[in-house]
Amino acid sequence: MIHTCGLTRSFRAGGETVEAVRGLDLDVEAGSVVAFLGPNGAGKTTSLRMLTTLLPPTSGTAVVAGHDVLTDASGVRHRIGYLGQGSSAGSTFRVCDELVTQGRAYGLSRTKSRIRAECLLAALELEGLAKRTVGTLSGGQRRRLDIAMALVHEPEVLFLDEPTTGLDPHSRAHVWEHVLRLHKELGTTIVFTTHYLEEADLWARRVMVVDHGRVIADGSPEKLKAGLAGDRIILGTAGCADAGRAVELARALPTVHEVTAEGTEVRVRTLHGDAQLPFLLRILEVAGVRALTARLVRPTLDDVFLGLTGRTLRESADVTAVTATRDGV
Ligand SMILES: Nc1ncnc2c1ncn2[C@@H]1O[C@H](COP(=O)(O)OP(=O)(O)OP(=O)(O)O)[C@@H](O)[C@H]1O
Repeated sequence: MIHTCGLTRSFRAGGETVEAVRGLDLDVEAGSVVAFLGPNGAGKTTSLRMLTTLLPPTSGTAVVAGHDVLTDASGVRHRIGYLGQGSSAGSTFRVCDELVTQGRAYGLSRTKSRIRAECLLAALELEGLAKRTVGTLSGGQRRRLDIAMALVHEPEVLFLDEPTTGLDPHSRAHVWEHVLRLHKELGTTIVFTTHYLEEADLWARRVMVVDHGRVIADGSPEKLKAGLAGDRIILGTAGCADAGRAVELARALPTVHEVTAEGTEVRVRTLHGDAQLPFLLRILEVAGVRALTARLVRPTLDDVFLGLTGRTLRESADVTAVTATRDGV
């Protein structure tokens, strides 16, 4: 559905060249949900703007939904929906009129535009707001209207640039619930950017971690976390001698990547932590090492970013983590 090769984009700013995207090679299958995750200035928006034909690449090629972004921008635009960081709806217009106008702009007949508008208002739970002006909507309602506008022409690919930034956790969960239901029902390919680790972790099947214009890791959240971070077992031992002995025993286990100790606390980084924890405790017991507490800590995508860059995404992005969960609480 999306294929890019060596895509780059640089800008001239303040007498200097900023290399915003430094060689994006991408293959996205139809029906995927892909997240670009990275700190401020990593190149996420610039990548999306090139894929949506809003910005010409400096070099490289990109084909989206079978059409080249440079030689057939119109072909691409007819097949994609784009939700930018700002709202595209005019605040003084009525919600239903904005949707119909958007449909008309995409070449739909008046009747088809009205049908699509009604259908999307229902799908995104905006029916009760159809006659309100856009300016009177809440942030979450407005974002859902933006998504409806991006979907009016039934695009094959939906690009969402930070779809939930600035929304409260409840509205975020609500927006995602709708986007993913539409994805499930229509098979729409979704590419989104986010600062929110939890959104990438929960909703994307593939995460591309971006830093300084390059993709530095690419895979499912599970694979990235298992491969690049691993689980952590944190043991509280009865004394420093016990901790020292626990370090030796843990290091001998085949799935363990790293073991460190600080005072009486021992930290073990390992694959399959849930299986390793009882096994490790048995070994310690047999060896007479006294472990008083044991905790299993699952890795986050922030651990992946930290492992790759030495920085945390939370520090880099300076944003509050989203607390949305799969069931929207
Ligand atoms: N029009 C422009 N002129 C000059 N520099 C730009 C322009 N657009 C983007 N940049 C620079 O390119 C780099 C990548 O910006 P981009 O907006 O793609 O990052 P991002 O990952 O989307 O960041 P954010 O998460 O803050 O939206 C940044 O250093 C930015 O300052």
